[in-house]
Parts: sequence; C-alpha cells; structure tokens
Amino acid sequence: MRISFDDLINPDLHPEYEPAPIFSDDTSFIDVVKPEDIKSSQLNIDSSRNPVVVVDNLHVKYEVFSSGKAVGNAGARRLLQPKLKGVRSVHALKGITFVAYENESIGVIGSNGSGKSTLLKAITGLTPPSSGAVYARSRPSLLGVGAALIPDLSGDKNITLGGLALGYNREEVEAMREDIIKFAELEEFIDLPMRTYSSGMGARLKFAIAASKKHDILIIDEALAVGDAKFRKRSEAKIREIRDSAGTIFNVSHSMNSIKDTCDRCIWIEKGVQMMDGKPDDVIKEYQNHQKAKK
Ligand SMILES: Nc1ncnc2c1ncn2[C@@H]1O[C@H](COP(=O)(O)OP(=O)(O)OP(=O)(O)O)[C@@H](O)[C@H]1O
Repeated sequence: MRISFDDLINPDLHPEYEPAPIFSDDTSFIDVVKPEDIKSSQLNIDSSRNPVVVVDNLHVKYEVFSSGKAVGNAGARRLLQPKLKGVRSVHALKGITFVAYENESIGVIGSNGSGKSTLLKAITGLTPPSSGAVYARSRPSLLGVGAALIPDLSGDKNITLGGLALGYNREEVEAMREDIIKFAELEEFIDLPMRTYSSGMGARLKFAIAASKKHDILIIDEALAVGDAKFRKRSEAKIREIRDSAGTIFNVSHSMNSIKDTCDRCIWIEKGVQMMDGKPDDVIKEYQNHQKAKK
C-alpha cells in the first residue's frame, strides 16, 4: 500500500491525556477546581496573578518490559497480572507540584534521567499522569517537533508536517510558511530533503516551525543547545518575545547559561523528586553544589 503525504499527519497524539482546562482568564482556578479535588497540600495559588499551568502532586510511572520496550495502553491490562515476568516500573516523577503564571519563563534542570522530559511531556499531554493532575489554560505546544518530521521529505514539506503536528490547520501553516523559511535562513535549501541539511540547519528549521506563531504555553526541550552562536542569540530573543506577549515558557536545558539568559524562575528535579523552585541564580547554585558533592 502506498502511503500518501496526508496519511503521515496525525496532529492528535493523545488528546485524552491533554491537561484539564483552567478555562478563561477571568475564571479563577479555584472557581473551576473544587478544593477537595486538589491533591497536594503544597499547592498555593496566588490569586493576584493568572495561573497558566497548575501541576498538582504529579506522579508518572513507566512500565517497561525488560527487553526495553515501553508498554502502551494495549498492554496495560496484562500488567495488572502481578506475576508477569520481565516488567519493571520506573517511577519517573514523584509528586511534582507548582503553579506557572502568565509571563513566566521557567527553566527545568536536573541530572540525566531525573525526569525533566517526562515532566514536560506530562504537561503537554504526551505522557499520562499515574496520579495527580495537570491543568492548563490552553493546549501547551512542545517545541521539539523533531519526531514529527521526516528526513526524506523536503524542508518545505516538513514545515507542513511540523505545523500540523503542533495542532495548526493547513491555512495557518501556509500563513506562516514564508516567515519560517526566513527565520531559519533556509531560502536556498527549502526544496532539498531534510537529510541533506547539517544538524544546525535542521535545528534552525525545527525551532523556526515551533516558534513561528504565538504560543500561550511553549515547552522547549533542549532546543537552544543547538545551532550556532548567532542563531542561538536570535532564538533566545524570540523566546523573550513569546514570553513578553503573555506566553508562559518551560525550558529544559543542561546549559545553565541558557537558563540564566532566558528564564526568570527555575525548578530543579533530581531522581523524580522536586528539589527546589526559585530564582535561577539561587537554584542553579544549589544544583551545582549538589553535582560537585556527588563527584
Ligand atoms: N518511554 C519511557 N519508558 C520507560 N522509561 C522511561 C521512558 N522515558 C523515560 N524513562 C525513564 O524515566 C526516567 C526519567 O527520564 P527523563 O527522560 O524524563 O529524564 P531527563 O531528566 O529528561 O533526562 P536527560 O537529562 O538525560 O534527558 C529515567 O529513569 C528514564 O529511564
């Protein structure tokens, strides 16, 4: 069977896992979520500010076959049989609780495997919570569109794929196509297959696709670590622009400089446990002390 270009497009990844809505700006979170539904005693909402994402005692567990294969919904029933051999559970997030407000840019840091990507995936709705809850004002967009792109297709076709994967419709993708190409500086290369791009060119295209439209909630997973210094500067400026236009940004990075440059708040996770939430300089200092002590 020949697969058409349209068959490759599936923007609704896991709509059933999407965060529960907070509703509109003028409805407060407390109006929508009953106090008895709140799972963490640590959850304090500042009523003078607009909450955009509320993470309430979030736990995520992965069930993995020892062959290394993660189990999706289809296999979940079999996991209920306690004696099934070869199944391991990884408790990736252990009770994360925080409230993100409008105009905040939040860096997420932690050692390898500490749960940063899992947190971002749970906020986007790509990974379901095992317990606890995530609420969001609108559907968060994940900047890492890489998974949706196909190296054998041209940059131009990948703009369509990436845009649709982020939930935009075809008209919206057309409206932003020229700007994406220009921002990525790929005018001469846009008709070539993406596999012919250097890693920097590929990264610029991915960033340009995701940052092309105003996002209410934008989630960036290591996107700034790529590209040359000039592009990094422009992408950081773009991130500030998004944040200033009432957006909220989450940025996972191993680059402490990138966090310091683009974030005004920082959350540190270690082995799935929330260690600290505060000003980037303070949190990064504690994190680095902790890293040194480990050596
Ligand atoms: N799909 C998955 N199936 C099973 N286990 C997973 C899956 N994704 C992540 N994990 C496990 O969950 C834990 C947290 O992983 P995660 O990718 O969230 O960490 P991270 O902080 O983003 O790591 P890094 O800095 O290395 O990118 C790790 O122990 C990892 O092995």
